Amino acid sequence: MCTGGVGGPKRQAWDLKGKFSDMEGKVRNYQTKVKATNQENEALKETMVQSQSRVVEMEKTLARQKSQISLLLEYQLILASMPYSLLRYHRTIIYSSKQLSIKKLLFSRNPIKNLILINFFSFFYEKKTLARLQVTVRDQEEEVCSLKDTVVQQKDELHAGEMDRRRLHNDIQELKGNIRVFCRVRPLVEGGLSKHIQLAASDNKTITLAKTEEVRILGACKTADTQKNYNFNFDRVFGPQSLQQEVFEEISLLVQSALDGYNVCCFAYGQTGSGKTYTMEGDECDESRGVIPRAVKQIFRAAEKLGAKGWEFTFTASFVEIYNETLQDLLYSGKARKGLEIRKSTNNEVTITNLTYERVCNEDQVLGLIMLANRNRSTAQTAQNDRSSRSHSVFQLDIEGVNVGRDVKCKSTLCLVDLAGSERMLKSQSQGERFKEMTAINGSLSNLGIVITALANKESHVPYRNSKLTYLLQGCLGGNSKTLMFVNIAPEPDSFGETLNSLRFASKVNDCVIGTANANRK
Ligand SMILES: Nc1ncnc2c1ncn2[C@@H]1O[C@H](COP(=O)(O)OP(=O)(O)OP(=O)(O)O)[C@@H](O)[C@H]1O
Repeated sequence: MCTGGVGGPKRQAWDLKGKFSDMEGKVRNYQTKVKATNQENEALKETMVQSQSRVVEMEKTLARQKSQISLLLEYQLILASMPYSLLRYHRTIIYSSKQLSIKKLLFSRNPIKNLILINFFSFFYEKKTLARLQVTVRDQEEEVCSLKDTVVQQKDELHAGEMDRRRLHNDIQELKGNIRVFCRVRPLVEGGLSKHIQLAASDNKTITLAKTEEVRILGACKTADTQKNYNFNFDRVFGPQSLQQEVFEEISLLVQSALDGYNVCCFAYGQTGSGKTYTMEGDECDESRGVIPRAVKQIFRAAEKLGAKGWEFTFTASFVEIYNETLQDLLYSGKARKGLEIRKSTNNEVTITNLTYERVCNEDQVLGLIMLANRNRSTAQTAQNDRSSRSHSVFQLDIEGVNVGRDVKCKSTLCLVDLAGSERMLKSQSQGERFKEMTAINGSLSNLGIVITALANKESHVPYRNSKLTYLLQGCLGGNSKTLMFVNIAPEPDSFGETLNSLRFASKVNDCVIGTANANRK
């Protein structure tokens, strides 16, 4: 029998039923195949979806890894660029965190024991820090000690230098002489130069007074002019053009001696109107200030500088007027003070009872006192016409210095005196009060000359007590002091006689050599 199925015998043309059945078989076959293919297809689709999601995931992982790698690379770069110390610091942090974890672990196991352990660690650490600090402190203490030694050494050197300076300064002063005389010629009121006063152009130590006299020529009825010269030499002669500053420069070294423990006395001698007050006090205007304000300024400035070398000074000022052999306190503004007496203590210190002794700390205070003294002096002057010309004014600054560190003390007095006019009045012209004044002035001024001469001749008795002036100046004249005299001269021709007298007096003083001064130092 013939079948039309697959692989079966070929059907007969008429066998339609067989053929149909074969066809149905074939369709079923195909359907089964399609079904299997579809199933396979579905499985493949699922596999593809799974693969795709795996691809996505893998891509994500890759991206993550890529970013991690780039992060690592960056980190590596940073690490490489980090300085070594930072790296060490980093390691320390790691080490510390490790230590911390160990401590935490220990602590979690036995809190009390480990608390002790932690304390021990911090104690150990602090002990180490302390030891380090102690070493630093010791080093610094050693450094401070050596610096202190240097300071002490430098202070010693400074003190030795200061003592050397004082000694040399004194040597210079001694070479110049303990009594020096400066001559100062006042300018003419109308200006120009006086013919009878000649100053040597070559040096500034000589002054010549020239007198022209008419003499009758013997045997003839003629007269002729002859010139008589009087020559004088002094330590320094200041002409009419000399400035206050120039004059002070010459005596500033002497003023310095007062701070070094030497008594210093500076007085101006000359006839009325010759420039004594101008030289000693000067005018208000700065460049016209005289010796007293300049000396005061110098003293306070120098004292301040010596302060850096361990010296401390105390200053006491007084201002006295001697008129008709009576003392007046110029720092007292009330009615004339009574009971002013000169006293000499056992240690040869001269003081005045009832006198105002004013403690002063600076230049301005002293200048204030000088102004007060001038006011008080002019009040007295109005009462007695032109009294200031006929009285001596004595400004004294007592100086006491102490250098505690060196156990050295010094004591001295700076004495600045504007003397009364030295002119001699004709006895016939002076009567009553004037005669009394004249006698007092002449007496005290001539006694000043006598005292200086007695000191120069080293006489056993020096008549200090013969006048109030010399009694008061006793401490500042003589062996233990340095003295400077200004002889002021008026240039007018009619003052010739007085000028000659003044120069003769000054010349006598200039010839005196007073013994070596010793500093009042303990
Ligand atoms: N070197 C000088 N340069 C300029 N003027 C001067 C100089 N010396 C003195 N005089 C002036 O001369 C005048 C008299 O001087 P001063 O009063 O100082 O004299 P004196 O000697 O002190 O007089 P007295 O004895 O009356 O006090 C004053 O007007 C003063 O200013």
